[in-house]
Amino acid sequence: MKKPVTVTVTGAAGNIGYALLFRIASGSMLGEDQPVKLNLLEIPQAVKAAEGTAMELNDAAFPLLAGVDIYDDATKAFAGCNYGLLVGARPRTKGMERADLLAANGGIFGPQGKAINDNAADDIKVLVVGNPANTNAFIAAASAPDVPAERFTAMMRLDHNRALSQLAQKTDSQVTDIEKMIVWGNHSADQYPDVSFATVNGKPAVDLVDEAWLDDYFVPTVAKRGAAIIEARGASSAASAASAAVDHMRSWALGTPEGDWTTIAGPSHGEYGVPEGLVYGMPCTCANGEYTVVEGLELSDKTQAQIAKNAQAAQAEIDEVKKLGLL
Ligand SMILES: NC(=O)C1=CN([C@@H]2O[C@H](COP(=O)(O)OP(=O)(O)OC[C@H]3O[C@@H](n4cnc5c(N)ncnc54)[C@H](O)[C@@H]3O)[C@@H](O)[C@H]2O)C=CC1
Ligand SMILES: O=C([O-])CC(=O)C(=O)O
Repeated sequence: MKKPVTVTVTGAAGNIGYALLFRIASGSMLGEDQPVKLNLLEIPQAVKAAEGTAMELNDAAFPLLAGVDIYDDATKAFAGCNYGLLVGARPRTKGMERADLLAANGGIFGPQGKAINDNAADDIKVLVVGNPANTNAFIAAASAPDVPAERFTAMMRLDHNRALSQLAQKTDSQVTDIEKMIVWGNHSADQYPDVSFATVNGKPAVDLVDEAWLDDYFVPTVAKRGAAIIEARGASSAASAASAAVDHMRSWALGTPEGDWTTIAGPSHGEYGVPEGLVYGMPCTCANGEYTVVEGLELSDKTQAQIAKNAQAAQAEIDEVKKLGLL
C-alpha cells in the first residue's frame, strides 16, 4: 500500500462537496491503491454540517480513507496538502453570469493561495472549482509566489465532458469512442467547445456533423449548460461538477490515455496567442503528474477569432479584480 496523501477540499459542506468527498475516499480520483487523508475546510457557520459529512464518510468504511479532519482555518487545512480542491464559494442563481460572482467570491482565493504557499506540500496540485473559476485560480496563484503558477488550475473538465456527451448523442456513439475534444477558454458563456481535431471511432468528427449543428446547437448548448441546469434544477450543477473535478485530478495525477487529450485551464505561456498568465482552457496531455499543452495545432480563422474574443473577456475579469482591490 502507498503512503496516504493529503487532499484538502474547501466548501466541504456544500452541494459539490457532498458529491465529491465520497468519490475521492472511494479511490475514484487517485486510484484504488492510494490511501487519502481528507482535510475539510469550511466557514465557521458550516462546520457542524461538515461534521455530519465527516460522520458519513467514516460510516462508509472506505478502505482507502486514512482519516478526516475538519477546519475553519485555511492555514491548518492546507498543512501538508498534496491535492487542493478549492470548491468553497457562492454559486450563482438564476439570471446571474459567472462574472457577477467576482465580488462575492474573489476575496476567498487570495488568502487560500497564501495558505497554500506557506503550508502545502512541495508537490501541491490545485484545482479551482469555485466560480468564476479561471479568475479565482489566477488570484490564488498570484498569492502563492513560491508555488509554480502551473500548479494552479481551473476546471474546464465539466465543459469538456458536456461536449463529449453532446457529440456522442449526436453521432450515436459512446463518449469513450471520442478523442481529442477541446474546450478553449474561460469557464463562461463565451468559452469555445471545438471539435476540429476530435475523432469518433477514428473518423473526423467534422465529417459526421454539419457546421450548422455545431454553430447553432453544439457550441451554445455546451457553453450555456450551467444556466440550463440552474433553470431545470433550481440549483447549480453539483454531482456533474464533482465528477468532473475527480476526472480533472485523476488525469493530472495518473495521466491521459495514449492518443487522447483533455482540457485543463492553467496559466498560458502565450500558446495560441492567449496572453501570458491568463488561466485558460487548452488541450493538454498528462503524464508523470504533469500536464502539457498540445502545441502546434493549425487553428481555423474562426477558432482563432473565438479564442481572441474569449481571452479578452477573461482579461476583463482580471482587470475587474484589480479594480476591486483583490489583486
Ligand atoms: N467550475 C465549474 O465547472 C463549476 C463551478 N461551480 C461553482 O462551485 C462553487 C460551489 O458550488 P456548490 O457546492 O454548489 O455551492 P454550495 O453553496 O452548496 O456550497 C458552497 C460551500 O462553500 C462554503 N464556503 C464559502 N466560503 C468559504 C470559504 N471561504 N472557505 C471554505 N468554504 C467556504 C459554504 O459554506 C458552502 O458550504 C460555486 O462557486 C459554483 O458556482 C459549480 C459548478 C461547476
Ligand atoms: O453555471 C454555473 O453557475 C455553475 C457552473 O459553473 C456550471 O454548471 O457550469
